[in-house]
Amino acid sequence: MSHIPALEVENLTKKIKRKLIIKGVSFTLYPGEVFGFLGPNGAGKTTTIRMIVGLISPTSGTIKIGGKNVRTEFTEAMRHLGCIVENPELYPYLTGWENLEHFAKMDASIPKSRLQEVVTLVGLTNRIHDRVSTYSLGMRQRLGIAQALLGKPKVLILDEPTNGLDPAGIREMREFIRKLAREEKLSVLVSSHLLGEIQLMCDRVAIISKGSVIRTDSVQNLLAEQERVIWKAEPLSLAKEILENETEVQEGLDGTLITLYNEPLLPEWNEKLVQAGVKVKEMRTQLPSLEDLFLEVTGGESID
Ligand SMILES: Nc1ncnc2c1ncn2[C@@H]1O[C@H](COP(=O)(O)OP(=O)(O)OP(=O)(O)O)[C@@H](O)[C@H]1O
Repeated sequence: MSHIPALEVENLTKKIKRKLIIKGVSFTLYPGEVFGFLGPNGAGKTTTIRMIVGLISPTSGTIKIGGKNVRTEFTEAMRHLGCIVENPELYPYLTGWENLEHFAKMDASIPKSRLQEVVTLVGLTNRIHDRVSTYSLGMRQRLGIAQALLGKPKVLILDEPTNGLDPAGIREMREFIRKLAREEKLSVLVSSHLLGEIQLMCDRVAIISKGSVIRTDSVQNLLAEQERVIWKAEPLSLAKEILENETEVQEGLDGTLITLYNEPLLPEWNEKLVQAGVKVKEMRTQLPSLEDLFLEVTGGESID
């Protein structure tokens, strides 16, 4: 992975009607990575994205796209950006191809050959000469992405890209986004309030809550940090008593005990149990769901 950032957001704030909605958000996207912007409804994802794409201006802070400052080098910055913020604007009575031709006409720097390239990229070759009114929602989304890719951007921004898609459509979109990042070296910023989706699609994630980014890390690191150990032991109450002297213990619903994963101390805990006459029948590690993790890092704010 190259380390020249494709998108840099630094200390971004936004005040709306004297209220601070975005409170100093920073994050960086590198080429070829899918970056998740995760937070519950109202956390500030859309407002942040609207500033990045230049629809509203920040109160303070800096945004650079492909190294170009959105405030001072707007046109150059936008040249590196493709985005679909709300639904893609498409003409239903034109074919997919005619839609692309229409948008390509608005930008003289797009060569005719690029149309076929983006159609292939989004996998719409077989249906591109059909009217958009006959397309499924997933196909419309992909045509929208094809349009966003016409100018060969470095960064693609997708606000809740799987909204409204059925499970098969969601899976297809997820794989498609990963493929774009890999094959085109495109950085993709995906906003979502769906944890499972971010987990499966993104390399890294920023967790946003009440206008602030509270954590940024790889999905893997975030999960590993909260790894738990599940204990099956008899008698359970004695095992609980002994473990509680060492660490925080929760009782599982199925007669198990749950502690956080603490590798260097695990054999010691196990030995203490055995010495006290507890039979340790099973000891296994488990990754938390991203949902548990979210509750943990936000200190209890849930996500739908
Ligand atoms: N124009 C506005 N006037 C007043 N408040 C606003 C305005 N725009 C956004 N907000 C408030 O800012 C907060 C963040 O909204 P935003 O839409 O960015 O959140 P979000 O994370 O994208 O959630 P959603 O997924 O629901 O869009 C919300 O509390 C919202 O009510």
